[in-house]
Amino acid sequence: TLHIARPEKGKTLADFQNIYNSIAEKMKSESAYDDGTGYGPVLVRLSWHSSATYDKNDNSGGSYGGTFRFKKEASDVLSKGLENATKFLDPIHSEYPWLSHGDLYTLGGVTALQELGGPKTPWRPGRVDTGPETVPAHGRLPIPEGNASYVRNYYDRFGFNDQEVVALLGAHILGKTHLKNSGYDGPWDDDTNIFSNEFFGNLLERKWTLEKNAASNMQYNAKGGIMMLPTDYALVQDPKYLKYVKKYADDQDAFFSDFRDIYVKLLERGISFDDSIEPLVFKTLKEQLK
Ligand code: HEM
Ligand SMILES: CCOC(=O)c1cnc2ccccc2c1N
Repeated sequence: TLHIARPEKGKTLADFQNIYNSIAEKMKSESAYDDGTGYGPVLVRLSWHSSATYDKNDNSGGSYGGTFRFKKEASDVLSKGLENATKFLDPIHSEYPWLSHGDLYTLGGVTALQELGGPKTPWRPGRVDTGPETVPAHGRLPIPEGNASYVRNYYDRFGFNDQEVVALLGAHILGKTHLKNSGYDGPWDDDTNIFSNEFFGNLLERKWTLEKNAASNMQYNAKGGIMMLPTDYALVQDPKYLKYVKKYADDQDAFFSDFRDIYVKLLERGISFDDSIEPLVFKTLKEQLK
């Protein structure tokens, strides 16, 4: 499958900054969502799920076709909860109907990441919506019960190495699990809407107990209501992953720049961008205050 980027005609940085600002303002005005977590984390998760169907073996799936807009894809049980993110973005799509869904879902994640204090993340437009026949079959999303070899094998489908996998999973500093969505519970810690390298410090410094949760799923719990999925905890069970967990726990800047790089790589996986398509770097709302 060939995915050639074709940027929306005549649109400039200013046009896309307007969309960034619409999303960021809406995040601010709807900050009470999910007990005050806000929409940032679920928007980042949507950008990941819309890219997570990629398969390097035939270059199928990924963010290009915006196929998450189809119920066939969005109904995957492992995507439960993301209807909150697509509903949040529907009015943005109505306001900017010229923006493809692939560009909308990825720009939503980049906007959220930057507004939650994450790294400045270059973004390129040009994803083109494809039809329902291009929706990949369910079964391409990861399951939370996996161990380290499951995680390594899963990301091999993207061509990501151990360092990239550990950096990418650092996104789990954001947001929560919800029993009604995934059958996992917590964290009950309040600042899950600030991007940092703390996920790694949690893994290394806390005393973790493997427990059955209210949905009878096994998860790792620590004092203070923080938790880890089995796939999170795998990063300290595997010596090759553990090396990078320590690196990022000790070095915030290294985490921020490595996360930025692998997040961009994820959102653009499988897409051919012409060199004439300049990566755009958006200003945060705070940076635009007069
Ligand atoms: C081994 C791979 C992964 C697994 C098994 C996994 C699994 C999960 C699960 C079970 C949840 C809870 C959903 C809910 O109950 O609402 C979740 C939430 C989340 N995931 Fe992941 N995830 C993975 C990788 C990623 C990646 C690569 C990113 C982003 C780059 C990401 C971003 C998020 C975010 C931001 C949330 C919080 C969403 C919210 O607060 O509503 N995840 N993930
Ligand atoms: C307060 C620090 O939160 C964490 O260490 C943490 C760990 N795993 C997660 C897995 C899925 C979603 C959110 C997660 C999360 N917020």
